[in-house]
Amino acid sequence: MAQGTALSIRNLSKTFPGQRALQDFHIEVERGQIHALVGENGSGKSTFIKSLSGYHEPDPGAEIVVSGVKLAVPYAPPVARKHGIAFIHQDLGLVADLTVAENLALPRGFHTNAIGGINWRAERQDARKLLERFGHGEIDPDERLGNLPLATQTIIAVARALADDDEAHVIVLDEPTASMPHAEVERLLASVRDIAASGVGVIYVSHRLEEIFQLCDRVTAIRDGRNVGTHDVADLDYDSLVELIVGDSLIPFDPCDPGTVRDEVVVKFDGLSGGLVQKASGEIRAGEIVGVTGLLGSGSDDLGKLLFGAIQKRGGSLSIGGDSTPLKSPGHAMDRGISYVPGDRQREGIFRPLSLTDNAMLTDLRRFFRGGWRRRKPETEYARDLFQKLNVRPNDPDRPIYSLSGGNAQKVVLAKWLNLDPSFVIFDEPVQGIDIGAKTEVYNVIGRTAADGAAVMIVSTELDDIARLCHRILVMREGRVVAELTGADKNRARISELTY
Ligand SMILES: Nc1ncnc2c1ncn2[C@@H]1O[C@H](COP(=O)(O)OP(=O)(O)OP(=O)(O)O)[C@@H](O)[C@H]1O
Repeated sequence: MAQGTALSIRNLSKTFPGQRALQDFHIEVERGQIHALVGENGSGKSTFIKSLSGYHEPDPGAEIVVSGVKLAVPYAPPVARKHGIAFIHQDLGLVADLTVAENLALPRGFHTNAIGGINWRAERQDARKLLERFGHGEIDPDERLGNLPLATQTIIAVARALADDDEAHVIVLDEPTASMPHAEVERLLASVRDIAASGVGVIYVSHRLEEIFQLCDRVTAIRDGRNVGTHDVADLDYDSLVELIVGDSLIPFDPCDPGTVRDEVVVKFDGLSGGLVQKASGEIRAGEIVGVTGLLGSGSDDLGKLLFGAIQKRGGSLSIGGDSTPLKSPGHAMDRGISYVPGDRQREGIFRPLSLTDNAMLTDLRRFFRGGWRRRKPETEYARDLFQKLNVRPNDPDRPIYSLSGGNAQKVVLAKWLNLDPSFVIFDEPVQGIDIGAKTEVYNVIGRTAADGAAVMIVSTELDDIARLCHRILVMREGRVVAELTGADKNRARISELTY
């Protein structure tokens, strides 16, 4: 394996109008090393990645050296690629409707035959060779990409990014497991280990701290755009890593309060089927938080969507607030006081050009309409207050949402749905991509939503968290609710055992 320093960065700063997102940031990554980059939402991780890729022009004075070669900064993205720096973003940049081989061929162009048509045999062969090189000869080049699990898609994106580089030096993975089901994560981590073992330096960005301990050799924490410490992972434990990230010891979120559960049953479903859900039964009371969990394909995601009218029911009964009229659509569900906070917020949740206030108030424009006018000032103040409660940073209601970090944009989406004072709220993976500090805030907001009298359902694979946060947990397998856990049974080991 090649030895030495793969990447060395010094004095990297980046100033946006009115905001210094990176300040004298420095990091050094050895070949073969997996180096975690951790930090709260808005700490500067994406800005670092975009500056390294050539997408952002850093402030003058930055020094970037790749395997001993000093790059002339600023540079354009193709220069980073040419020097063997590859990036895997959360949006993998693959096309779901094309086959694996087609996706692999896209960036370099297709092989053509004598009459100018595409030489599919050569494409397939190339794809097979490349996948074998990455230890994944089992992936069928003719398979449609969209049919494959996310971990496999990520592996394909990695293979593609490193394909032409006999001399790949560095690969940056930006939260590759953020929307990946737990069961798939292990496969991806194994692949990342193989890539590092081949001599590439890996920068691994993740909010999932358990992955840092499982996978990484070294870790750098970023806070307010600065490197606040680089350590061997072996020298840290969970608490010291959290302290490094947030700069303080963290106050854990409040566990569920049995006192908030009232007698009134808000949601009742019996023998309910639709999507992957088969004959599920259960109920949720006012003030109660019910967790729903299961592996990918267990039906847990679909149960949330069924109760919001986003999937139509095939059979069984569902009553919400005593009303069993079928839910025709999500709009119909909203009219009946149901909110659904989606898991995939980047795609389903935000309107990029609009301001934070517009994004948050979109579901409730009527609140500040008087006499045909939208009353901006009280609306902005109201929104600011809402963002304050969720610690949205920066709390600047007029700013366009695209200028916020991913995690902070997610908090705005949460604000939007909670603002409706719903009687029943469904949260789909509410802390996905959210940092450890914000997680506490989000969970406490969920706790308060229940304490105010709403029935709450959380679809989540964060087992320790839901064990603490929920009054009850429904475990799903093959479309059915196979167990309902309360009290001492409500723990990670028991839940895990039941999901398989
Ligand atoms: N295009 C931009 N214009 C203005 N400010 C920006 C822009 N992009 C990022 N910022 C600001 O720079 C800071 C760092 O943001 P960045 O996206 O790098 O954070 P992050 O660590 O990647 O967060 P997350 O984990 O939430 O994705 C934030 O305060 C953000 O609002």
